Amino acid sequence: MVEPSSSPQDAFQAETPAQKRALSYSNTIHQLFSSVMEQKLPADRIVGEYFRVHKKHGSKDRRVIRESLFAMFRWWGWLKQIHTSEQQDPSWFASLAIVAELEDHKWTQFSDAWREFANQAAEFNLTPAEQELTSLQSKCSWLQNALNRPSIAVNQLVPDWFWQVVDVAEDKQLAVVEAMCSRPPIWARAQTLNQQQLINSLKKDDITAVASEFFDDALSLGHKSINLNAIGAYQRGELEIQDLGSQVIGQICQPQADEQWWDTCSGAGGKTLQLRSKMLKQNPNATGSITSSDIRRKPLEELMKRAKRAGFTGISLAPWKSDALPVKEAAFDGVLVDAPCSCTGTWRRNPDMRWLDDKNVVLDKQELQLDILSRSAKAVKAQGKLVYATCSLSPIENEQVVNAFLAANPEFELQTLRHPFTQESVTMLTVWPQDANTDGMFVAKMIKR
Ligand SMILES: C[S@@+](CC[C@H](N)C(=O)[O-])C[C@H]1O[C@@H](n2cnc3c(N)ncnc32)[C@H](O)[C@@H]1O
Repeated sequence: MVEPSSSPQDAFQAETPAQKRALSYSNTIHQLFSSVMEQKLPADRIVGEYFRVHKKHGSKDRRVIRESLFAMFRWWGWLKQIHTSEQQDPSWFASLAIVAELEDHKWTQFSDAWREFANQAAEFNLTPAEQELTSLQSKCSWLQNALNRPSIAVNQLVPDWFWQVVDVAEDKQLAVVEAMCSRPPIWARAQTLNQQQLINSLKKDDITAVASEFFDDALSLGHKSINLNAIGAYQRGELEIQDLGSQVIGQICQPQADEQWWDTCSGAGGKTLQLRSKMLKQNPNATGSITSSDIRRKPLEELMKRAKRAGFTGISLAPWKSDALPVKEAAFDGVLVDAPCSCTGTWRRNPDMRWLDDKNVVLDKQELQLDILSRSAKAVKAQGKLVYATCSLSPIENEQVVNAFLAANPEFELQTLRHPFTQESVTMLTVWPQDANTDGMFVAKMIKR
């Protein structure tokens, strides 16, 4: 447990041990929240560093701190209307009590204490919800009443500029926000085993995995955080963590066992490994291969470690060192461009990013995306495939980039795709988080005539 700072102790009379701990947690959460907002660094990173230094926190402390902090960001669009100071004042305690209610946190002795501290100020008179708040609408109504603020509305939970850069009909906005305000499960991909073998293997480590209804190599590991390094299946490369939305990309690529693929923005290789796994599952002696590139060297090293863990050969590196193509022209059956983007599709897992970024995060990458796609396209053979993907939900980074590319490169033609979750026929496929409880993604597949 962290030491409480003197300021909240002085201001609020903590009498019981639970109240004292609640103050101490509040202090830590406030410190972390302020660091994220001031330094504009991802909450995951700030929390990770904090726990590395402050080893005295037990697993329960970590859970209360981490989940309350992330919940603060998830509901910040509402909370920022009441907590306008930078102090641990009653409105901060009210915010802590509110998120515990909205997310049905089970540490009621602490949330009760936060509510009592908040209610020391005349403006608050918070009471627990009378029934469980299951839908986003019920959460919104409860808060409107609890704070006596009828102006609180669902679409405030994402920044205003979000609606300017995504194209969501008004009647679908609720579903988008509802998904954004809940956590998706941890999705894994069966890499060297089949789905059932992996489920059995995980059972030995007391992990209950559930097969995805959509892909025969995908499974959900639920919502509890997992120490991957302690799991045998992970150590042996039998599984990789990969969001189900992200897995759509490899499904759309559909690499054949004898094909040559180039993953132009491979990062640490989430998609490279998926593509290679698909080839090897078709044929353990697959003659095809994957070349992986990135402008950053470190992730490529990580990719090779992951490939080694899985026992995969047939993957080689070709780092981008300049604008020149790091591979041969017209040499690949398939080229995947998983382009750098705003990552708005991953806001469910990183709720802080919606308050740290601004509209420019979506606007300022279009030129780079088109440039990478255009340069990468030179490596596609005749009749070869070119797949463009992002984890953005904005047409500015998605459809507009693909359309600009097609206008300048008429030898490429869009393919019709079946949306794996909704079964719609589309040429530009957006995975919305609410479709199948995933992150958001975009993918389009072109063929070179
Ligand atoms: C969306 S991430 C890739 C994620 C990765 N494909 C995966 O599945 O794990 C985009 C990657 O593009 C890389 N990148 C950024 N600018 C680039 C450029 N100009 N050329 C090539 N790669 C670039 C980034 O370093 C980052 O690793």
